[in-house]
Amino acid sequence: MDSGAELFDQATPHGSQPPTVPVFGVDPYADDFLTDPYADYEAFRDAGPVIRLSRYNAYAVARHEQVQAVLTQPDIFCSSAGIGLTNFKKEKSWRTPSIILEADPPDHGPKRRILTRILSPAALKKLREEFERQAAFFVDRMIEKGTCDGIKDLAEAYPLKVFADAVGIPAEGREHLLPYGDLVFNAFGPINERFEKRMASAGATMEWIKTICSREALTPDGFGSQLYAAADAGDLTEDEAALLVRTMLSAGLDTTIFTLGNAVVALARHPEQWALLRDDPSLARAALEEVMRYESTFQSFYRTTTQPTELAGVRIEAEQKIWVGIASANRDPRRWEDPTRFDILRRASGNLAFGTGIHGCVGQMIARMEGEIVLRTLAERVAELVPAGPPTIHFNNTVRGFSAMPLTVTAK
Ligand SMILES: O=C(O)c1ccc(-n2ccnc2)cc1
Repeated sequence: MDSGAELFDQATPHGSQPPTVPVFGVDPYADDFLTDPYADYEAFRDAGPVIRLSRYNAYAVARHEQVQAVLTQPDIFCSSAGIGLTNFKKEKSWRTPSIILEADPPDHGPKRRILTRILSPAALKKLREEFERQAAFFVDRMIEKGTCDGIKDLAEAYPLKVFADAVGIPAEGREHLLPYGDLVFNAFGPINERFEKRMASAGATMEWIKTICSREALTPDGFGSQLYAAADAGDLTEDEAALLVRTMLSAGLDTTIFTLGNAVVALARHPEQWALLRDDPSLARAALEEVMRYESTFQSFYRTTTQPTELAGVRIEAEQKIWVGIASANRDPRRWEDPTRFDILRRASGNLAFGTGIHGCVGQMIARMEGEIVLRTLAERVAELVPAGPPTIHFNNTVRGFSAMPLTVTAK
């Protein structure tokens, strides 16, 4: 297939044979690209280990091997210049930069350790029973309705209840959380019209977020209060505690919501896979892992080179933005057998849906717990999960998922 790639000669001072970097003029943020990005990702991978996206003046890695290489060399491919296209060293960020996601060593480590402690296996064990009770509530309600929406009635509703409760957010005002998450994830791409449109109507949302991250707004026993306890212990300043509450609200909702939605859509569209899970609910964890490989919610983001470097024989100058294709890597045939097949029996662990290296998702255990509980509860209580219409894609620069999935659900 004509990949549309011309070749981008790199001037090499010593006259050695310059490896040519294939150039793509495609817009990976256009609606038609996002509707089905996988053929384009394949063209990116097949063109070479490093390519160039000329529309955004960025290099790009789309193969599993190079994505892994970039994410595991934070000293060369850094995060403190922002993980979107905005280079924080040259332009102001739309919000105060994250002190964990948009930070590099040595600042990054101590903050990460505080979140790791708060999100520990012991802490999650205490939440499991409530998370299971809520999953049963939402699934039973879907069964009562018979015809329902897998996104509104489950994928969105569940994390907005259990995770917002776990952080200690009051019940009122939670309608701001999805619009805020949409801004956050759009900003991990270009500051384009999609971002600007959402930003134009986000005044009240920005105000609510600022208020809700303050000490007095949070319930006494949630993750948020534990962050302020870390401030009282001198491990964080008051402002850093507020920023880490913001981190939890930025990171912990859209991601799990879209992943649950992708799971419901994939299972409804692959009835033989649904039947395997329904007949053996203990497959829930493996099924979730395969959903994250097959339809990675977090599709792509950026790193910025801190120095001239070479990647797979391609020289890259300093201060260059590198597009990191997580979802593409998770369908790379160089790493996965028959990658376009949704197969919940495959070994999907080792996929890059949660990233890898020092910035690997610090919330991946609670995300997996939410996903496994919801899929197991569906498998235990639902006999048939049948599409009652097409899903509606939600367009965002970074996360890919659905805003609606009409379903007919019958009880086991
Ligand atoms: O610190 C923040 O604001 C922040 C941190 C992490 C994420 N994230 C993205 C995907 N998984 C997590 C988003 C926002």
